[in-house]
Amino acid sequence: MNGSKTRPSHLAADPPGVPARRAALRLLDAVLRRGLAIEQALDNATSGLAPPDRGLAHAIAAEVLRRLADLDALIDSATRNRLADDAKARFVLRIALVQALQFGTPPHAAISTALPLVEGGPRKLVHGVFGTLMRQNATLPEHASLPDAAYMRLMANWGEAVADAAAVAITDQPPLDLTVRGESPVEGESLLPGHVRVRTDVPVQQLPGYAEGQWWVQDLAASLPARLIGKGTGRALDLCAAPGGKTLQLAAAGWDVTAVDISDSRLARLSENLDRIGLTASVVTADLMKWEPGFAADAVLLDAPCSATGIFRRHPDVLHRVRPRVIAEMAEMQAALLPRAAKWVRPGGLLVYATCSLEPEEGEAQIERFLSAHADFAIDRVSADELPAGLYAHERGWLRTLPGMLAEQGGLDGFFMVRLMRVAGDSRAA
Ligand SMILES: C[S@@+](CC[C@H](N)C(=O)[O-])C[C@H]1O[C@@H](n2cnc3c(N)ncnc32)[C@H](O)[C@@H]1O
Repeated sequence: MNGSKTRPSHLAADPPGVPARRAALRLLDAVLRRGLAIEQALDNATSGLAPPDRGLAHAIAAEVLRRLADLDALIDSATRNRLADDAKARFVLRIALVQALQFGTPPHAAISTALPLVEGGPRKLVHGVFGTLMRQNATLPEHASLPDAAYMRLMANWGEAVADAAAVAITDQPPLDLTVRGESPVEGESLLPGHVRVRTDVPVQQLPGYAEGQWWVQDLAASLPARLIGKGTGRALDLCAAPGGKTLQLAAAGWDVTAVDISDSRLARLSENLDRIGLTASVVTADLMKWEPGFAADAVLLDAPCSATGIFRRHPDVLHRVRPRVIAEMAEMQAALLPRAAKWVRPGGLLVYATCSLEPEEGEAQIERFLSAHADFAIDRVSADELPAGLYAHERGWLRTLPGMLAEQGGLDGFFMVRLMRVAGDSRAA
């Protein structure tokens, strides 16, 4: 890249190391003050940065979000007058402290690359608080503390043990799960056929078999909904399909897949993934609230848009920005999408509904309401032999994965999934 041509003016005056921290500050501002997801803010916040600096900015912001409550407790312990939650000085201290305490960055480098971000603000105060904490050999607790609202919601829905397990789970980077076609070229622990769990810092593109398309990255829990559909040669609809982990599974299982999503950019990634793995599917950009398939499918997978609170280990921003209003909006969207997906299933066909959410409003409650209005659908129970050892279906026949499950093997994302069968009636597909 020609740096001088593309370098945005706001980076021009920054000494080396500062632009990545400035980008981290913008990411944190986007999540904590504007309620955006890190992924949504990433391109804007890191524009003009080389990939390593972009990666560093992302890593700093994500680690601050994992450790926010604990970093703030340290900052508060060293300030006479409490800094406002949204004070620039607090943001800058979080950025400097997380590097010194979590990344092993030498303290002088952590503070000298962060101080320019204070700009017209209280540089002396930031420098003083940081210095005090370093002299005290401040450390973060072994396990992260979750934001209060997230902890309370987990407690109310699933109990204290699950809420505490979530705090443990967010402390460390989760392992890398691969869904593998054939023999795995990567060594690791396999918790199900076609699954390998790897603990590595090597970028995924450099792991053996990536270029050859022998596997793709997919959390173990995220791989279960398509497994519930299993192998088949008929027509499958993958609804809300992008970036396509489940499309790949369905295509690899033999289905003639139509993958539909509203997002062009996410579908571009889906098509790249199909190409890399050497699989095919019909790819459709459409709003499922308007689109009609024109055929009755043998199997439909609806991986509905959701609050994504179940993937907090890799996306810690969800714990800070998902509020009851977001959950209610998502639940409303799911309640509109589910009956549409259902009418595209042929009699005797399967419908799998899944969300990567820990909120019962987006899982159990959706299905109870759907079943009370759709007598032609019944739950087809998930059986133990479809699941990794140690996971069990709920007595109602669906699967709920939660923090703390399979903890000794490295855990898994929080998901809700259910397999329904259309037992009677006509498909009203156009
Ligand atoms: C949970 S993600 C899907 C993940 C995907 N199934 C996978 O395994 O890679 C939800 C998807 O729903 C899509 N979406 C949201 N609203 C939609 C709508 N009205 N019509 C079609 N797709 C929609 C989003 O673009 C997003 O890609």
